[in-house]
Amino acid sequence: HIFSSVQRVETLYEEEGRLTRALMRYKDTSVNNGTHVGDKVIKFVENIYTQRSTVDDAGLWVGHPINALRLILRVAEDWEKVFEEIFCDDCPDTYAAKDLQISKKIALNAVKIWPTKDDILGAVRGILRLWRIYQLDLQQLVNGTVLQESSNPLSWREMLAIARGAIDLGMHYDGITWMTSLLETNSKGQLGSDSKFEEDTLRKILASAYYQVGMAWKAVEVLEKSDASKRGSNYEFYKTRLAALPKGTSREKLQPPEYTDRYQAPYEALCRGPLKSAKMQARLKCFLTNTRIPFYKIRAEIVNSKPIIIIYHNVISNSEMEFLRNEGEKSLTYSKIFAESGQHLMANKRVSQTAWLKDTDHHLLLRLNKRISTITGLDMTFRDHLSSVERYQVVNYGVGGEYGPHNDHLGKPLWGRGGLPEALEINDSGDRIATWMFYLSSVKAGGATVFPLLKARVPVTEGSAVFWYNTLPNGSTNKKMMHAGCPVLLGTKWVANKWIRQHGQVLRKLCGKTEKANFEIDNI
Ligand SMILES: O=C(O)CCC(=O)C(=O)O
Ligand SMILES: [Fe+2]
Repeated sequence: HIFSSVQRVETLYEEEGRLTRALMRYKDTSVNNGTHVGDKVIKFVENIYTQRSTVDDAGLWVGHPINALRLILRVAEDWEKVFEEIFCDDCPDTYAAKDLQISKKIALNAVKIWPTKDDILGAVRGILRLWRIYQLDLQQLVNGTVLQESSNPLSWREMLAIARGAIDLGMHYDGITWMTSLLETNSKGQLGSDSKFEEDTLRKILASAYYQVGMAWKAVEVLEKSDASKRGSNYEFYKTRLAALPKGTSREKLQPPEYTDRYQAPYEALCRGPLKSAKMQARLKCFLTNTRIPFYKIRAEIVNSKPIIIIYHNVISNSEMEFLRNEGEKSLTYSKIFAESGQHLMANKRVSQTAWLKDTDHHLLLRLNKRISTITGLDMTFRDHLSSVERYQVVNYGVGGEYGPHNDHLGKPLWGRGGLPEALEINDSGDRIATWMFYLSSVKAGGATVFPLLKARVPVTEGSAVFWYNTLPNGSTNKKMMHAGCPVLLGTKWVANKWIRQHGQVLRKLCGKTEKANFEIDNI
């Protein structure tokens, strides 16, 4: 799915450019030849052409979540209609039509899977997530503004896609709020004149959503704003249900959904900003750390002292990052997570695409391993069996993409097989003793890596890496290391994970002296 990687959305944007140029040629030659072209097609292509010509950086443009949704909607719905009209059975098989047909094939090849309704819903879910977690102002969003970054205001259709999408996704609170806002904006006449007549339809959708959350009185109230003849067949039904409610039933206001996961609220708060007290913050420090190479020092920043979480700055060059992004892009697929059942699953909790790069396939990766080893003191040898490390996992986040709270450890016994299907080389490598994660891009807003149980927060900084231990020195898992990747608000977030396994660290990291011992960073 395209929505799960902003990089894929950017590809879609570029391919839409190809289609736009082909459709322009089609329009021009058809007009010249006197072949019929529908007014809608002419209006559509001219409109897209003007809209696209105001964009000078495609990456920045798709990094704005409203633009991403706009593009996905346009391709999944509008372009489909254009194709249906031009490639109909008895349409003339002109050269220009064939040219467009070929452009479509090339575009499809580049984006792999054409966006569908699921992509629209995925982008809608992303925008609603951003709206909730970053407490964005609804009116600003409707105006196309996210923080300081503006885009064109939402069209009537785009707002409807969000409101209706929310209801389809079972997010009634969101759906009702957006639909109400849509009706208000509409009645103020802000969304263009051709939309007015649909109001009765909107009210029916809104009423149904209210009814579904048990607010029959609101359903009735909403429909009563329509003319009696346009209230639809459900109106009477809602009225009978309302009459059947026991007297004195309290008519509460619509409530936002409650969190089912107890870590969700602290996670979201930490995504919005730092939570450590000034006193705790003052104990953290920034310094130059030694490495295993004399005189090679790295700028390090402690974000949590016990257990240790540390940021290393400028540990990967631009060309190395570019290599990881490009090489990763070639094989990005929808991210999975390990489920309790021991299977890999796709999940709303992790909206991104990932690619695995094998260290021994590229010298550059081995060079990075050396660097990480030099800094952490851990063994980073990649082997075909009993490897000390996993392959590099390159990740690109989607529209409003996040990775909800989780732990990286696998709960595997030391040097033994767990129940999970894994790559051959790490089958017997034990648990993920530590995580090293490179930030391969900057984002304009959002996307921090946060540790809700420690109130630690790592902002996305291109060229930096974050490092922590997932286990205690005695080998047991450290649940406090629960962490998450916050939703990306503006921009494209790329990271590369390097999971370091227990095997291979025997001589480097001895067991703790006490049960309670924490790992410490060497050389501090
Ligand atoms: O992207 C992030 O900030 C965190 C990613 C992460 O925790 C993971 O991929 O395991
Ligand atoms: Fe993680």
